[in-house]
Amino acid sequence: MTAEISTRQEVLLLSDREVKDKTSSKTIMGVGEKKTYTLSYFNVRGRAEPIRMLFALAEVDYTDKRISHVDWPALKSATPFGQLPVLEVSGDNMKAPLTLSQTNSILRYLAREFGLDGRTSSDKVKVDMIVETMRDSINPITEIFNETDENKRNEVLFKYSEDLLPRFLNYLTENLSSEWFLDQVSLADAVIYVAFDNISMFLPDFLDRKSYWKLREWRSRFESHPKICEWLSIRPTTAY
Ligand SMILES: N[C@@H](CCC(=O)N[C@@H](CS)C(=O)NCC(=O)O)C(=O)O
Repeated sequence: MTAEISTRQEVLLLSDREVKDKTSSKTIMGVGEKKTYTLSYFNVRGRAEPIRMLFALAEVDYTDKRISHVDWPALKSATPFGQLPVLEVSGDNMKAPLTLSQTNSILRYLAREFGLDGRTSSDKVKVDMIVETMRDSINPITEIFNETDENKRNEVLFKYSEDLLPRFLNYLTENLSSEWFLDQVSLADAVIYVAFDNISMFLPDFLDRKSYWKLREWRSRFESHPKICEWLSIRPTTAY
């Protein structure tokens, strides 16, 4: 399928579509093309959950493939970096199917495809900041999760709750727009929601602090978003 587009800016925004002639006729391939998405991850929320939330927000169908730990060793070498999540994308008009690895790359790709990455350049970089801060905040959580020595575990948890976490939550409190993180729902909201889920797992009362009332309101609003509300009601119940 082809389509005529009018400005250079639009060409740049139309991600992943084959541009035939960027300078003159600006005919692009693949507009309106139906893509097929398969997301592979373990049967937990983990790193895949913000990706699943993007599909929910965009109301785009995908296969939510859940790999068992028993099957994983046989599948590992077929993935780009021996890790999950992996997103496979194919479509009639794509030159070749894509096999994508790295959570944040997948998140950014889908957010761009679905128009959930912010409207302006300033909004896009704010979304990026949230995505990167989330990565930093997941690392200590993973460490806490895997640490068997209780003293070491408490040490990491204490440092996390006294330093990185308050900074992150204060930044959010100061930067939330009236309804969402930006003036429209975006990848940032999905990522923040999953971060709060993780925080609540280890520090169940942390967000109850008086100064975080704005964040609690935001969380309830996000949970009430019709597409998120539906996803939360149908998603498989898993340990984390
Ligand atoms: N930087 C990667 C890390 C991915 C990662 O650590 N995946 C874990 C699951 S959360 C995994 O695949 N573990 C199994 C293995 O390494 O064999 C990303 O963000 O996607």
